[in-house]
Amino acid sequence: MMDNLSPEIWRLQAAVGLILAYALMCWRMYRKAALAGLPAPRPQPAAALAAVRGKPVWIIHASQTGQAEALARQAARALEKEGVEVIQRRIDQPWLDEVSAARHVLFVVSTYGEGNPPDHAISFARTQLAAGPCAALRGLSYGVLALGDRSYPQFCAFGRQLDQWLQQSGASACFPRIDADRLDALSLKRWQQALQGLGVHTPLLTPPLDAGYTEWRFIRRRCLNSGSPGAPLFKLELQPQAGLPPHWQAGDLIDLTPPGGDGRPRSYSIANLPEDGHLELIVRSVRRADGQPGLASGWLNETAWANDRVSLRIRRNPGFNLECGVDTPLILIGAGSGLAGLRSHLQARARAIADSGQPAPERSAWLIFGERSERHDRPCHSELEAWRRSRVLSRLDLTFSRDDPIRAYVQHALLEEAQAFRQWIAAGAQLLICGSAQGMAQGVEQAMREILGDEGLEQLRAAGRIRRDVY
Ligand SMILES: Cc1cc2nc3c(=O)[nH]c(=O)nc-3n(C[C@H](O)[C@H](O)[C@H](O)COP(=O)(O)O)c2cc1C
Repeated sequence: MMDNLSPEIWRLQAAVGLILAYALMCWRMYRKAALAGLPAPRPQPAAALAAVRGKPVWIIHASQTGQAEALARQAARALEKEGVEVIQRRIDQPWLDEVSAARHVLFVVSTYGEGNPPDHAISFARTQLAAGPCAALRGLSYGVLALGDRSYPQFCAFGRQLDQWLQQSGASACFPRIDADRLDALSLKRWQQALQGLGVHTPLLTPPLDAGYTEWRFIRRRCLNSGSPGAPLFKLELQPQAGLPPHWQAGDLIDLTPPGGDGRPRSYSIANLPEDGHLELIVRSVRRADGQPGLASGWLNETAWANDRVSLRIRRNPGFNLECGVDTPLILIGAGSGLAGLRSHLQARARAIADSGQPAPERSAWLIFGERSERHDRPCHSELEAWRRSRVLSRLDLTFSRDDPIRAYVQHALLEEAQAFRQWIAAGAQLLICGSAQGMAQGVEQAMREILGDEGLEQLRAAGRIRRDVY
């Protein structure tokens, strides 16, 4: 019978059979997905699908305390869920040479210090942004989510600078830059809408913030510098209202909303480790221009009574955490309340040495710490001396800025000890810097540049060997 069919009818039958077989295969795939509880694949025009597959979306972040990084990661997961290929990079990792193949490039960047980029992005800003327009970016489609805080004069400065550079380089924005003020809800909604425009259909449910606020209570305070010519410095103790303290690691921060305030949280470096069973802060009293005590420091250092409640949350601070073991020497530099962030690292080092069962290495930790007067400003003096005796601290250099005849800051001690500093760096030391951004951190940066040279300093920074918590 088949032999009697004309060749045209035979071809037609074969084609219909093929179409039916393809339809059956598609139906089976659809059923399999439905039975597995997966959403059925949305029909996509073949050309669009090929474009999406062939051209990934790039997401590049610059983050000091992890919020921009968390938002970038969240956006990447959301796009990947929709089948979009995503490439994620930190802004200081190589990306400029490859990015021309991107469909869109999204930047999530924060601003730190006084309108500066996050620490790991400083070299990028110095080399790339400062060099002017970049030909590799011409014709690129990009979007910027800038994180910042309007209470700083240079609101979202790094995000703005980056946006301008991208425009000058001939890239075009696929949505207007979003400037988020302390992750305000409206900006996050606009970010969500921008991602929808790129194909994200499911809402970004969980805000990528660290643990939410919980109730704590004030336990006690102790003045660390009675008689000082400077403002009082207090060590404070807080405990969760219920249960044990949550986990945190050396270098982390808290956000604290003082009772009766404007609802704006203030950040402080945590001065100890959770194994203590409570949380400690080292806080300097600040006075506003009208002579009134600062809201948060006033409450902590003057007003709070034992058992008063306060709402706080613990915040990761990747720019000031460490991953290294006891074999890596630490150089810790700070002044005043900056002792808080350094102390948590010294506690961690002391514990790590005790756990190793070995004596402290020859170069364990070197603390260079500055205060005002030797007589009155010796915060945590006996603890530091005990660490020196047990060799957790291999070196302790204290400088005092109000004592005659030698009035010195930490940067002066650093320059004086330039030779030893070079040796420690050559031995692989990791640097930790905590305290005021303007006075202390700038001076230290300049001294390090003098000792190591521009290139040496940039190399250290690029290797992630300079961690800072400066304010
Ligand atoms: C010490 C310090 C300095 C800051 N300086 C600025 C600033 O100059 N301009 C600004 O808009 N935001 C500033 N911020 C706010 C941060 O940009 C904002 O908290 C952001 O959400 C942090 O994102 P990240 O965790 O990704 O670094 C500063 C925050 C801190 C803790």
